[in-house]
Amino acid sequence: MEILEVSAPGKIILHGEHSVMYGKTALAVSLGVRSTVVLRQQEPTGCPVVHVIFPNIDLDELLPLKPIAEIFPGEPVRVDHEDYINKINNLLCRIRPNFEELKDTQKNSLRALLYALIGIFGTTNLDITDFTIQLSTDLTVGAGTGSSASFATCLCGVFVKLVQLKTTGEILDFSEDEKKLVSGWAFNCERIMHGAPSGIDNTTCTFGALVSFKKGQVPVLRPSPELRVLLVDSGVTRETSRLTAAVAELRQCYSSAVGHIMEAMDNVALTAEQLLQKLVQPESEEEVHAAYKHLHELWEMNHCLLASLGVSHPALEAIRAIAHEHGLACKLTGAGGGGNAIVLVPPHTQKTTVTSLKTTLVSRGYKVADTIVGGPGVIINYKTQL
Ligand SMILES: Nc1ncnc2c1ncn2[C@@H]1O[C@H](COP(=O)(O)OP(=O)(O)OP(=O)(O)O)[C@@H](O)[C@H]1O
Ligand SMILES: C[C@@](O)(CCO)CC(=O)[O-]
Repeated sequence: MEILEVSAPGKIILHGEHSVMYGKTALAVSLGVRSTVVLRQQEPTGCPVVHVIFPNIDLDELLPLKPIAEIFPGEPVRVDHEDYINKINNLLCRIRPNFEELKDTQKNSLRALLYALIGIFGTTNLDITDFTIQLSTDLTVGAGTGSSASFATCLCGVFVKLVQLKTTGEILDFSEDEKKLVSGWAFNCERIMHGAPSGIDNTTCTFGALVSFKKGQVPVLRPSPELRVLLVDSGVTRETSRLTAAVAELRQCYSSAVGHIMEAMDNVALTAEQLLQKLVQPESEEEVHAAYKHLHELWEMNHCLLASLGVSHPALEAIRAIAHEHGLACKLTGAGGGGNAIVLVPPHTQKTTVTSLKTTLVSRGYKVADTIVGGPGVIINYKTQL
């Protein structure tokens, strides 16, 4: 019996959330906080099942594999997303009693699982046997740190490796081509969770480090400087799809004003990209100080531009006020409306300042993670044969 374990990071968007949906540049980095999927092949039975364990969303399900395998294409095919989703929905309604009564979160995660399984494994002509799939994450679900993309990247990654194992008998590290495949399928899964994502989240969770991203273009993968960021969870849950819809509506009403705001965001992202590249191999201490001073200003500017689109939240503003009392820059990250804020901690910041900031935030009920961003994307943690 084989066990495969694959992990993928969450992400934070440094600049360009929302404007990226309209063709502007966005910058994202991978987080040190990751999701992990464990796939255990079980002894084959006459009536094979997949045991789905997604504890973060309270889901523990046994699904029969035969009806799922019946809609496997059996060969590589071009996917018609809507048609595919309809097939998966019909299938889930047939094989999972009261499927429609599950929470949206749970329904979407099951849809994404089948999408990845059918699209990646089901396009080979390999036999499917009993297995358990368990996904856990240290990310807060629905908080702007890419839990959905990290989840989807793990699922797609583990199915790509299952195919490799079954066809070659061995498991190698993810190649660049495999990562492209994983990111492409994870994007499709993201479409289930978000509707019309830009693609920045799945790209960052798959490739890691610093990603400069423009919709419809090949992402530019850059080394990331060692940025220290406090990730502050406002505790306010929200759904990315609702926030992107609200911004789209605002843009329809005020196309010129919103267009200018998006243009300004593009400029902020491009300027920050140059500064971050300088920080990868700085020439002097002065250069580091100057770059952080500018980054501080750009974070503030970017937050206020996002707030003007209506995607801030009183809790995010309260977190920002506390960060400002400590002289540090703070912006929302991801779709906003709650979720996480990010505080930039330059290397010259006094230890006592950071300690005081963290203590104050925690005393007001916010969760704080002190992180260094820019780690690896999707990786195999291990593979064993029992
Ligand atoms: N560990 C997990 N197990 C199962 N499903 C998950 C898990 N993490 C995320 N999901 C799925 O992703 C959805 C969360 O997506 P949402 O976009 O609202 O949050 P996010 O990805 O954290 O935010 P953002 O896209 O702004 O970074 C959940 O509703 C669920 O369907
Ligand atoms: C709000 C948004 O720009 C970022 C979500 O992490 C949506 C997207 O890019 O898909």
